[in-house]
Amino acid sequence: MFNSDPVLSLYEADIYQDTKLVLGDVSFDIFKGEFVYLIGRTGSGKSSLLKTMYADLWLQQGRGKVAGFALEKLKPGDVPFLRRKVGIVFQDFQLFFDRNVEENLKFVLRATGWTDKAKMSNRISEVLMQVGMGTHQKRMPHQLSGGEQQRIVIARAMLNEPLILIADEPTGNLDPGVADQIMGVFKQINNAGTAILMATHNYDLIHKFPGRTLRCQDGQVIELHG
Ligand SMILES: Nc1ncnc2c1ncn2[C@@H]1O[C@H](COP(=O)(O)OP(=O)(O)OP(=O)(O)O)[C@@H](O)[C@H]1O
Repeated sequence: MFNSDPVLSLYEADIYQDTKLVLGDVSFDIFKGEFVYLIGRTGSGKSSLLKTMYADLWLQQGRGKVAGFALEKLKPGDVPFLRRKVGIVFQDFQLFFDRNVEENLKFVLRATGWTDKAKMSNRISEVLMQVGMGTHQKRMPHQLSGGEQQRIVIARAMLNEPLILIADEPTGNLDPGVADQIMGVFKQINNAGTAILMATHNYDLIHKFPGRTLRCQDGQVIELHG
């Protein structure tokens, strides 16, 4: 079915950290299948903006919609359901180090309501294949390189078939060559239809993999052209 509604939109939104206004009057849309970079200096508000999108910060002023959820009307009980439709990837890999890859992924499936063992097993195989880690199910996180761990984190974010992946500096802890490979994984996921919003300081990546770019600057979000 063709659906032209944005998967993520903000309209005249103010982004606060506590009582401090970080970004004011923010409006933009992201549509299905778009790849969007979010850039800006340290402290310019990138993480705060992303946190608002996955309801780690409440939207106090203006309107927002993410994967069909109206941010300004969101109740605490809605947050887990919003997060099922939004995959989140951070700079720090945040796997459980006391369990293997399969158990890490199964934990998320159980926590998001999956019960059928065969379906869980199939889905885990699918997402691991998607990130090129199909043979790594039984590995413990400490047996994986940083890049491999980040691939598992991306697989984990894909488990519930999110409409959009939100990534905050996902290559920040990786060597340049490995960062390129991780970008390749994001691009492949994006080509399959998942929108991506990625905060990054890595301008080399943007040059290598050009995309729509938003910049946090002087308390505003501006669209860069050309
Ligand atoms: N938990 C918090 N409480 C209060 N203020 C915060 C909090 N987190 C961030 N801030 C402030 O909000 C502003 C924006 O920070 P934010 O982390 O969103 O920037 P950023 O662009 O993501 O920076 P970086 O590139 O360093 O990650 C900064 O002035 C920061 O000091």
